[in-house]
Amino acid sequence: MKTTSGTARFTEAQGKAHVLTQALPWLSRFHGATVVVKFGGNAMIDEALKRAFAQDVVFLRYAGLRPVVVHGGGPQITRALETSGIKSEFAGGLRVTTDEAMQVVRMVLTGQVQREIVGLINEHGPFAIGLSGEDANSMTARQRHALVDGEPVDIGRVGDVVTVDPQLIGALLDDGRIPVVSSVARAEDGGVYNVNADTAAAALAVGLKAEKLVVLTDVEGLYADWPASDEVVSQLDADELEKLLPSLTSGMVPKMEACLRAVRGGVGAAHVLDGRVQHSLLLEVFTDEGIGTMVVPAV
Ligand SMILES: Nc1ncnc2c1ncn2[C@@H]1O[C@H](COP(=O)(O)OP(=O)(O)O)[C@@H](O)[C@H]1O
Ligand SMILES: CC(=O)N[C@@H](CCC(=O)OP(=O)(O)O)C(=O)O
Repeated sequence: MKTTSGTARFTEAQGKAHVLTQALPWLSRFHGATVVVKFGGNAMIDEALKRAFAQDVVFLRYAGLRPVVVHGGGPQITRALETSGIKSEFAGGLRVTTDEAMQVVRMVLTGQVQREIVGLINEHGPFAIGLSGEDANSMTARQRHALVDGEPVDIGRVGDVVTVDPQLIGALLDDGRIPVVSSVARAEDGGVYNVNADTAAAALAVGLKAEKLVVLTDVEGLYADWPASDEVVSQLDADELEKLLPSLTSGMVPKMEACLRAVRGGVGAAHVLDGRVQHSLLLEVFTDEGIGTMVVPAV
């Protein structure tokens, strides 16, 4: 026989009820809304976090939202390139991608990272379907240069998304599925391009008319004075972000450019959250406490 205090159980149950009722306005507000969630390679640091991420995405789906996952895999690509003895470097936050490196990028993103996320989500039911921009030409890209000290630099097979065809992903969402998209895009010349996953997520969020873009990474948000201080910018609008962009460095450049592109393209808000915190996605969508950095359209 097990016994507990009735009062203690009641208090604990009331706490849970409070959390659920706090979610009610957000459940109502986001019912039927498309939310693009970018899961960064640096946020995929351990099994528990990956499983918690999969749970959160499935939770969103059961709560009536239409989640689309766009995943990264930068550290995983770097490791695979090292194993293959292929030199790997970044310029302006983007990977310099030779034709040889492109084959590795595509294999790691679509063949490894995407498969793993699909598997974790599908432990909860037949939801996830993996694809890349190549599938049904969902994303086409054109070569882009990196900006280094204000000068454009040729970084090989790196693309920027020029068109998004929302038909395939829209049909999957209508069918109750969770698309898991790798950031490889169809090139207009028939080949493929390596697209930064933040860029791909923003382009898809705009193309799918998403309500929100949520970017999960390995920092708490945008630090105001990185690396000198860990004070996080909690909210800024598109005009403020545009002014700040030239001062940003490394991985934050494509990430904040993506947030700007999303809100300028009609997405209601873009968030950068700490993916190392379990369930940060649920906290952002369903609680009153804003976490991380939120970018909103200019007033
Ligand atoms: N102002 C800043 N605020 C926060 N992080 C910054 C800033 N500037 C540069 N960074 C770097 O950007 C990294 C996140 O980008 P990235 O490594 O590309 O992550 P992901 O794999 O999630 O896309 C952080 O770990 C940090 O090292
Ligand atoms: C052009 C470019 O830089 N592409 C990225 C694509 C993966 C990515 O963006 O992964 P994260 O989100 O984990 O950084 C790369 O090759 O690393």
